[in-house]
Amino acid sequence: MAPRSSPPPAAVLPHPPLPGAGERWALFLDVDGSLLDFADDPTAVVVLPALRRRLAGLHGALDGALALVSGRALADLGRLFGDPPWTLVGLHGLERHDAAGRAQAPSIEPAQVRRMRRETAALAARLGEAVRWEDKGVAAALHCRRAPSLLPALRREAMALAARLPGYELQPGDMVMEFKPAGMDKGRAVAELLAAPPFAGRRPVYLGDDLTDEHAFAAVNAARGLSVRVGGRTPSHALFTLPNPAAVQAWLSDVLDTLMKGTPPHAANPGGPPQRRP
Ligand SMILES: O=P(O)(O)OC[C@H]1O[C@H](O[C@H]2O[C@H](CO)[C@@H](O)[C@H](O)[C@H]2O)[C@H](O)[C@@H](O)[C@@H]1O
Repeated sequence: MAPRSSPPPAAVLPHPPLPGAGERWALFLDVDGSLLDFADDPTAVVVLPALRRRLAGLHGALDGALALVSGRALADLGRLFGDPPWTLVGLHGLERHDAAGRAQAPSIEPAQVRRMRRETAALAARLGEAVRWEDKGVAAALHCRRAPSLLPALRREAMALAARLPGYELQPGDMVMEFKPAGMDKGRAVAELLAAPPFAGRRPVYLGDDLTDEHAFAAVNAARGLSVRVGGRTPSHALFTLPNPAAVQAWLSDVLDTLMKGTPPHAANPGGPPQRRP
């Protein structure tokens, strides 16, 4: 699904700032292409222990105001990140598991799901074995990273199929066309999270690399937050940029250091539970 408004023309974007003194951030992080480097297969991505430790540190330093906001299914996110205590948003906003353990799932007719699964799997088979069908339960993704030349055909066929599937909409992404239940996007998910603890009253900061993240950039800009595009995709609503996941990790490390400067040494425990700063 395309973002609701057109992004401004391409511009040279600055590096994002670090938190100012006394500034309270709510941090929202996209996963693939932002926190993690791409791999040919969705199951082949690697989450290094250093990244898990850094996220745990940020979760503590931000008093719990950390969320991963992904197109992956929630179960997949839990597997990759080891069932973390922070908020997880899956399927582009349709699935949610918050810090208090509350879960949210999409409601869609089982018959519509069965039809979507059957027809998307058949489309993948028709396009050849280089196209990978990713099973995401009520959603499905057709990937062509192993054969990028198939993208135009995949896009054309996926658009035609989506027009025939009730209850579903198409979410284009990086070498992928996804079918997801209609009516939700990452921008709405972020806006809803910002209305309640631990995110409410904080300045939203969102990092993402793909078309699906544009909804969240627009929502965060409307809330006077920081929108950070990872990579060079244009046009974009983002106001800042970082070149790649390695730069994201370095910047997150600086954010954590900056937040911890106000923390007494006994509370500087990156793997520990959330600690309130004085
Ligand atoms: O919102 P995200 O966290 O960025 O998730 C978007 C999709 O990411 C995954 O696909 C992408 O990463 C794969 C692994 O690197 C890569 O093979 C694929 O080409 C990319 O599109 C994931 O598999 C999807 O389910 C997510 O929706």
